[in-house]
Amino acid sequence: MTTPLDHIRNFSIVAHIDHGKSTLADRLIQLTGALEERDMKEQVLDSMDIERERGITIKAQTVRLNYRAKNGEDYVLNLIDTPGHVDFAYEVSRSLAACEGSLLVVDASQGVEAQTLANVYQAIDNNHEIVVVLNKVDLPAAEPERIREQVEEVIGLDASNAVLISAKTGLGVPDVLEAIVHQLPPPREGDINAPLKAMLVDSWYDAYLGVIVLVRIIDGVMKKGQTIRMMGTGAKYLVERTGVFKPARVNVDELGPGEFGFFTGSIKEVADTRVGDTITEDRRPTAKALPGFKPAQPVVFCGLFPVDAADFEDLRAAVGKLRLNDASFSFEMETSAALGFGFRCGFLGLLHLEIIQERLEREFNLDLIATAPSVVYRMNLIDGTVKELHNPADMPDVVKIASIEEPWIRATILTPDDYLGGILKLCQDRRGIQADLSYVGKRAMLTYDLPLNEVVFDFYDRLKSISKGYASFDYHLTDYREGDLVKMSILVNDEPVDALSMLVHRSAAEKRGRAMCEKLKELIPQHLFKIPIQAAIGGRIIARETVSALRKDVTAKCYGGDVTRKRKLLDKQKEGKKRMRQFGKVDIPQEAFIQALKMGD
Ligand SMILES: Nc1nc2c(ncn2[C@@H]2O[C@H](COP(=O)(O)OP(=O)(O)OP(=O)(O)O)[C@@H](O)[C@H]2O)c(=O)[nH]1
Repeated sequence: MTTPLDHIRNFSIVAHIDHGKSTLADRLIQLTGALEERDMKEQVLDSMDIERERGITIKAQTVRLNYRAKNGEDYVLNLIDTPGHVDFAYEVSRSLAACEGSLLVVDASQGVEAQTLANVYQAIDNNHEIVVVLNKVDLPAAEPERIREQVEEVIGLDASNAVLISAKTGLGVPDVLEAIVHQLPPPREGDINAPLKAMLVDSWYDAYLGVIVLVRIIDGVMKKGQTIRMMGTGAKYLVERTGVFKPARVNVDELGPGEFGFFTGSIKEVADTRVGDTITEDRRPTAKALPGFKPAQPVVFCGLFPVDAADFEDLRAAVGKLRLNDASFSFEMETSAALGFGFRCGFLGLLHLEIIQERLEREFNLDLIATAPSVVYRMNLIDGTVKELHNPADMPDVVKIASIEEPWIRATILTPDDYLGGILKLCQDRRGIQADLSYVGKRAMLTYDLPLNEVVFDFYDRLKSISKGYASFDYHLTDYREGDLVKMSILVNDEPVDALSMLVHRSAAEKRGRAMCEKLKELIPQHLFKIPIQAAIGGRIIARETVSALRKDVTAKCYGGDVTRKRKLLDKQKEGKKRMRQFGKVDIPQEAFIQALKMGD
């Protein structure tokens, strides 16, 4: 039996990172009895290990909660969890498009932050009703009244009904459930007798069930045995199972209008299911498809190569498997003179890159080398053609290039006043153009236009360290602008290491070249010979360092008969070697590739 529309509430929780979204979600799950106390692990929604360890939410999840309200009526509340990090803004937007309301969680000791703004504006764009939740009122530093005013002033939301809670202690959380029922609207449309019309919200690969597709039903019913059609791709599948997450997977007979749930069928790959597509019944299709979403565009690319060339096939299988689960991750084969066979991979941002690399290494047991991350440049060639450059190694001959354009972003940074000077300098050093500076209470709100190229490496780390972690940051891509960019090559022992070459602004080339050479000098171990490290633009050397020669060998101290000790040392050395890559005669450790790019200012 399906639930009547007016007893359904579909909502997401939007918040700045660490303001307590996952903790609140856990509480809501616990209060509605969806989980036994003993099953309640902290942050049940963050299911991947890496999410749990890093304390961030990557993939959007949903949970169905059954709630008996104070008025005695039974409601179905579908909580759609959204990721908080900027790299995953796309996942946020598609989750929001599938529901009618949001809880805006704001830390009552911190107030509005950059991602609070970015996320709540997205919710407003999606016509959401919004319940303001002021969290962490248990903290001595909490100032709910002040933050309530701030929410009204800065965001322009009515916060007079704001719910004051501590997600940690549970204080006030029951009021959140009542607010969901009374302040958020039920699904706006939905006709159970109309032809099936459902939105494909998400899909992922499950080792037992194959591809699981998360849907929001608009009209009609979805049930086992139906042949459904994806209106965008035209693909047809037989529905084998329908169900919901509570948060454990539970099968149900059918899904009706306004409901969230999943289905499985004989779908081979996540790529066959396009997020935002409209699903209908093949026999009795709906007349009009839903508007759909723009697919996520990778903005950062880098090469991933196995440390051991023999692992290439394993890497191929692993990236293929990951892609099954994450359609925003793209890859194509690449060969590098220095690194051999690997893949050029596209990511939504740096965090996404790190997470994928970590998953490949951890879940698939691979040793990888990641090359310098690069944004997508546009090359306007003299013959009038335009070429997109994902890899600095593929840069056309400079004489053929009329101009180069690079992507720019609009960044919003909120920071306590004390750190404003340092942050202005950072933005200025990164070729930023200030668009606005205003105040949110005692904090400065900076709006800057910046080249993405200057942000991908370590901007976020730098911002955090300058502001002791207090500044918050959010950005979106705006446009492409022409820039005076040059290709900088790095030579180790007189051989160019293509994996370390990058495009830089001419004005920053020398400084960056010097910093990279210095960093590499620290990272490349001594060898039996001297190793020059150079940075060059075209044929011109702009920086140089030298790793001096090593004299002793590791076993020199083990004279005499202690064979086991000798072997141990040699094994250890071999182990170390495994994580290195040979360039000509030089071993470069894996971490050098990323470390060399993270330099201080
Ligand atoms: N004192 C106090 N701490 C809280 C409260 N709610 C959450 N926290 C803590 O704040 C930190 C962040 O909470 P999370 O729930 O992980 O934050 P989040 O917004 O879900 O973060 P992401 O999922 O990474 O976006 C955790 O250490 C929580 O224990 C609260 O009401 N009071």
